This record gives sequence, structure tokens and C-alpha cells, in this order.
Amino acid sequence: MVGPVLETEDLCIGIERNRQLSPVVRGVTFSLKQGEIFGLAGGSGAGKTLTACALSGLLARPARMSGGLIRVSGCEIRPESLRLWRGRRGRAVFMIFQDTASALNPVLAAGRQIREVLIEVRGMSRPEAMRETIRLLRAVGLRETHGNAYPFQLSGGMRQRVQIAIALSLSPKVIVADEPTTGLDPVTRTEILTLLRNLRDEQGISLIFISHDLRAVSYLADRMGIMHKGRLVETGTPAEIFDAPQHPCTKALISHLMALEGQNG
Ligand SMILES: Nc1ncnc2c1ncn2[C@@H]1O[C@H](COP(=O)(O)OP(=O)(O)OP(=O)(O)O)[C@@H](O)[C@H]1O
Repeated sequence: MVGPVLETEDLCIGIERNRQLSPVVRGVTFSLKQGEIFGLAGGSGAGKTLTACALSGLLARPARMSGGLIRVSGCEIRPESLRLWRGRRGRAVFMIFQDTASALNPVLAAGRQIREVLIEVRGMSRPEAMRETIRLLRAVGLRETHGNAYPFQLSGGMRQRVQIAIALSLSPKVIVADEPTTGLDPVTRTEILTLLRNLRDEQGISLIFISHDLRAVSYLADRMGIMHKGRLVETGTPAEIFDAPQHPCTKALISHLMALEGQNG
């Protein structure tokens, strides 16, 4: 049997304040299979983004991994071996952010940002990279001409598609998408979620999808986890979580969602 593409065991993250480490993520254990979408939901401050950053090797001071391990791409990352991980991170786990404005380079055309990754990281020749850039733009639902546009000339949804194309250009083992649809209008949000699902169905990408939007997570994920106060308090399929929530926090999130959806008709 093929093992998980990524797993964490007892992952702990702390925030350093006045030389003291306060725990903020505690004992998070989960695994992701090849071609699976795992959703991570939970309220504000639950520790979702810090977990995502740890998986992508992007934790920065004052936050640091303080315990447990992450296994990905044949690497076992522990707090004492983080340095090793930094050199390999983008190729193994790529993180997509909500804020495309800071994730994309504002002074480079979208296509060029994809092409440079292909040339510099994948070692492609220029003509090869140009062909692959066009293929990737189309794969994320953009046209070749969108490649000539600068980020500010594109809508939020289009910029998110460019970020996804850059992620695909690296062929990472896992893509971690942290609130990729927050701030987008409902139609664009659904389009981006559908794009991610199609990419999984067609290309077998493995995805960790993070959102406080329980409905979006349940729409996209094969399995999901609920984070609360730094702990992963419950995991299951969306149907299991919705039909028989166990943890009081999960129950509260679901009733809040139902109340909201009731109000909106
Ligand atoms: N750079 C930082 N400095 C100090 N505290 C931080 C820092 N980053 C995160 N924290 C704290 O760690 C906890 C977890 O934060 P995290 O951003 O992971 O939560 P989250 O679940 O992603 O929340 P949200 O949905 O609001 O983004 C919070 O209490 C937050 O205040």
C-alpha cells in the first residue's frame, strides 16, 4: 500500500515572547494521501495558518516548531532539523495565500512569473518554458493573453488562478491553500473551488485546504479536521462531521453556519 504523501505527528508550534515559548499549536496529528484533499477548518486564531506555514517550511519568528514531526517527500522534519527543510520546501510543499497582492510580484507580468519558475527551478529552456506557461495558464482557466497582464490588471480570482499556476509549475508533492477564496465574490469563490477540485480529479494533486468557511471545506474536502485553540479536535469525512459532530466546537461551528444559511435563505 502506498503511504501518505504528508503526515504530521504531534506537531507543536510555539510563539516566543520575552524568551518564553507559549504553545499555540499542540499535538496536531493527521495524514494526507496522494490525490486527497484534506480540509482544515476552525475559528479565528485556532492555529490553521501556523500549521500551514509549518508544513510549507514558512514559519517565521516569533513562531517556531517546538515539537513533533512532519514527514513529507522522504524527509522527516523535526524542530532540530528545520534548517535542512528550508532548502527543499517549495518543491515539496507549496503554499498558496489568500493575499495574492503580496504573493505575486507586482512588477512582473503574470506569464513571466510562471516562466521564471520553470526556467530557474525546473531547468527548462526558454522555448520549453514558454510552451509550458501557456499550458499552465489554460489549465487554470486563463487565456494565453492573460500572461501579458500585470497582477494589478487582473481580478482577484484571476490572480488566484495565477498563484495556482505557479504552484503547478513547481509540481510540488502537496499544495497548501490557506483561505484561497476569502475576499472573493461568491461566483468567483465557487469557480476557484471547482478549479482546485478539477485539478485534483485530473492531475491527482494532493491538497490541504484551509478555511474558516465550513461549507467551502465540506464542498471540497475528502476528509476534514476541525481546529480549536491550537488542537485538532475532530477529523472525519464532511458527511461524518456534519451528520454526527462530536466536539462542542464543531457543533457550535455547524449551528452557526446553519443559522447564517437560514438567514440568507
Ligand atoms: N507572528 C505572530 N506573533 C504572535 N502571535 C501569533 C503570530 N502568528 C500567530 N499568532 C497567534 O497564534 C495563534 C494561531 O494563529 P493562526 O494565524 O495560525 O490562526 P488561524 O486559525 O489561521 O486564524 P485565522 O483564521 O484568523 O487566520 C493566534 O492566537 C495568533 O494570535
